[in-house]
Amino acid sequence: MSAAGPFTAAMVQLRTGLLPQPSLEQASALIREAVAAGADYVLTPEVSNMMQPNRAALFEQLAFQDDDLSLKAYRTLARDLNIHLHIGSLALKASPDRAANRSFLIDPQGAILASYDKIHMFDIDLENGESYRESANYQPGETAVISDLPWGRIGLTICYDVRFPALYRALADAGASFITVPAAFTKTTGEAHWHVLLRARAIENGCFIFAAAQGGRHDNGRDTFGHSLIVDPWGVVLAEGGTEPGFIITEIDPAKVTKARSAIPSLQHGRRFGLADPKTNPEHLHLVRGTV
Ligand SMILES: O=C(O)CNC(=O)[C@H](CS)NC(=O)CCC(=O)C(=O)O
Repeated sequence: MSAAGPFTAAMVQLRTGLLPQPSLEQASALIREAVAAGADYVLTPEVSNMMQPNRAALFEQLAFQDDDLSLKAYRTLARDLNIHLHIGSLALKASPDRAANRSFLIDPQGAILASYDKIHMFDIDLENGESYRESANYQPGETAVISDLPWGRIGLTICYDVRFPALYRALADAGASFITVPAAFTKTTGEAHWHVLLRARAIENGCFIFAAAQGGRHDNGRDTFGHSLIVDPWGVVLAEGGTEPGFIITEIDPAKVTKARSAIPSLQHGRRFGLADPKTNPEHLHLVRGTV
């Protein structure tokens, strides 16, 4: 897709609680504020609807995609505000005993342009005793997803995915100018790795990185890192949040993608080493085209 733009992107930062309804109210108010400030495209964090570690309580609240009230409300909101609204992810029911961590890109008519299920599950044990088993409740996705915005192609990822650079290279090779990383990074790993990982994905692929974050002490007792970021294709941080709920906003010039990739053609040079070309591995890249 040829470069177009510029446009204005906003990252909404949240401190999501245990229940969907208050989360929806908090997020909707911030989305409206971001649009009042000029946003054409708004991204919210991972699990914008609830952060509930207790399995029984989680499944009590989970809905299937077709019945989910948050998704319905966000589709209406996108239409009311006439924006591209990207809900970083919602916890949804995928089957009677499994959840999905699913991202939704919604167009200004309220239609779902693309959805993506988080591929990499955060099953880790930190030295300080923090331990996470995302795969205990969630089933991982199996396909990478891209879609087309009026301003260029976008690739969808979620949180822990950021540690798997091959996914980002596949999305960039498939033409993504923007890659989204909605997150609920832990405070511990965020302090150590967040900026470096996001800037590296932007630099090595010559693309914008949009990262809307959860931040602060949540009702579930967890501390998330915050620091929502917008990084340009040269690795420059254009906007950064703190730890409080709010939003960051900046103008995005898609021409910067071409400039960065002309200066340092690492996408072209990478092919010399036989990196997987997604066009020859269609099973790994599900191409979702928008209506624009
Ligand atoms: O479980 C929930 O309530 C919401 N989901 C999350 O918080 C997810 C899975 S536990 N968090 C991450 O992927 C953090 C990754 C991270 O922090 C890193 O890669 O260092």
